[in-house]
Amino acid sequence: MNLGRIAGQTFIRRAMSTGLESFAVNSKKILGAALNYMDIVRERNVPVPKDPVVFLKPSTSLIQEGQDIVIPKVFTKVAHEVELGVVIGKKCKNVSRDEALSFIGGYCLALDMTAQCDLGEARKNGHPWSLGKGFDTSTPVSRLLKPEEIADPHNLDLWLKVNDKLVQEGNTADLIFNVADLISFCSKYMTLEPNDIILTGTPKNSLPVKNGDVIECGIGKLIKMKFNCKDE
Ligand SMILES: O=C([O-])CC(=O)C(=O)O
Ligand SMILES: [Mg+2]
Repeated sequence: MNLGRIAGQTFIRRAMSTGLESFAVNSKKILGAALNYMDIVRERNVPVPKDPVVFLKPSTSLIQEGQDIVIPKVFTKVAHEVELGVVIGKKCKNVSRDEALSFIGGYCLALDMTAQCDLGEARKNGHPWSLGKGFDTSTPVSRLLKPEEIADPHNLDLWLKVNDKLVQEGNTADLIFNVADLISFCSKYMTLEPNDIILTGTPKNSLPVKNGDVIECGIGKLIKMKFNCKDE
C-alpha cells in the first residue's frame, strides 16, 4: 500500500470539495486580533489594549474566491473587515518576539466578516464574540503569499471597496501589536501549527453589507480578491 498516494488523493478530494487551496484546507485554527489599530480604538471609544485582544474563528469559516459570503439569517448586521493574515509555517510554542518571524510560512489577504451587535451585550465594548465571528463563510482568504513576495509586512496598504466605493483603508505600519508581537503573544497560550492563520486586525471601522453587495479588497497592487454577498 502506498500511503503517500492515499494521503495525496485524500488531500485533492478535500481541496476540491471545500474549494480551498492547500494552506487554507489544512488550517486548523484562525486567531484574530481585535482593536489593533489606533483609528478603530478611537472610533469605538474604547481603552487602548495593553495586550493583544485575541479571539478564535473555526476553520469551517474559511472560503476563497469563487465562493460567496453568506449572511446568516440570524444576523442583521454583518460587516467587512479587511486584514493582513499571517500564515504559520512551523510549529511553535512560547516563542520570543525576536524569533517569531522565523515561524512564518507566508501571508494572505483576509476578510474578518463580523456580525455587529445582534446580540448586544456580548459585544458591548466592541469586543469579539465567537458566533458573530465564526459563522460559515466569515473568513474569506486569498492565496498564500510567500514571505519573499512581502518586502515588509509592516508597510502594506489595505483597501476595501463595496460596490466599487472605497470604504476601508489603512496601512499595517499602524498596527498597535506587530506581527512578531502577535505570534509571540498567541504562542504563550496555544501551540501554533503550520497553516494556522493569525488575522492582524482591521484598520478602521467597517460597515454592514447586504444581499447583492460585491466586496473587493486588496493589499496595494500586490493582490486583490472579490466576493459576492448573499442572504442565507
Ligand atoms: O470586530 C471587532 O470588534 C474587532 C476586530 O476584529 C478587529 O478590530 O479587527
Ligand atoms: Mg477583525
